[in-house]
Amino acid sequence: MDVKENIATLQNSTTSEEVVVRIQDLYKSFGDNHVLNGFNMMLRKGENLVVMGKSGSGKSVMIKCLVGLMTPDSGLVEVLGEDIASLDQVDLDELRSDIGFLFQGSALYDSMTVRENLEFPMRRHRKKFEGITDTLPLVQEALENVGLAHTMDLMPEELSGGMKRRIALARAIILKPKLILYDEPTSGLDPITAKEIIGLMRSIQKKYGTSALIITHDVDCARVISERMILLVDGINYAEGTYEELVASTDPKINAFFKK
Ligand SMILES: Nc1ncnc2c1ncn2[C@@H]1O[C@H](COP(=O)(O)OP(=O)(O)OP(=O)(O)O)[C@@H](O)[C@H]1O
Repeated sequence: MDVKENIATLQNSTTSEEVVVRIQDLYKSFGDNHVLNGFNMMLRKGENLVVMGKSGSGKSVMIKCLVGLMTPDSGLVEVLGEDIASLDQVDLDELRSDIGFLFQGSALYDSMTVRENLEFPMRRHRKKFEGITDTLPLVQEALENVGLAHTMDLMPEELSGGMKRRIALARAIILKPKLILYDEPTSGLDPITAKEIIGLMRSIQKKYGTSALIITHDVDCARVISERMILLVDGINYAEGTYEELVASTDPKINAFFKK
């Protein structure tokens, strides 16, 4: 089945309540640089979907369009049932309170303790926490999920790279998001620590039933974490399938992703 048929089948067999993200015919250019040329994607409830693409292929542009940080030239972007193009800033902020982010390189605030780092998104999205005066139990729960409850009063500089990534993961889940966006969750980590992070991503998904969109270059991460992968090539979803399906392909553009 080719990509277009695959997506059509998926869209026809998926009810709107099951759809967490729907991207249809997304186009984005910067001058002559045509980055997205009709990209399509669908993420369903409880699913882990990986998008792989070489550097500069448009993965970040796609994510920015998805969270309303960038306006596409054309195309539909629907997140948690909302058409992003129709939302004002207040609605966008509210929608973002249901989305957790794990940025490349953790992105903790160096001048804040671990606890303050975790409280930051709670302060930003006060409305979601209306009535909650004591943040401690939530911070503790999030840290326990990543096995780092004892680090609450430490500063980021006192943590290893792997610990920072785990704290960033705790921060991503503190809002109890419906969707988590992972940008290169294992980059810069040694294989053992990367495996730990992948294990935590899986256990969080199991515990909270969150859906995840994962952008990665790490084929091992993609293979372990995702049920389905999309290869972003030439601005489109060039290929889509399970790891096993894609790795068995004879198409050179697909093969390029899996060469060691
Ligand atoms: N604001 C912008 N203005 C102009 N060009 C941009 C802008 N943002 C992205 N681009 C261009 O869009 C293309 C895709 O960039 P993007 O950051 O999405 O790549 P990527 O797939 O995320 O790469 P990487 O894996 O290296 O992070 C690049 O050619 C980049 O220069």
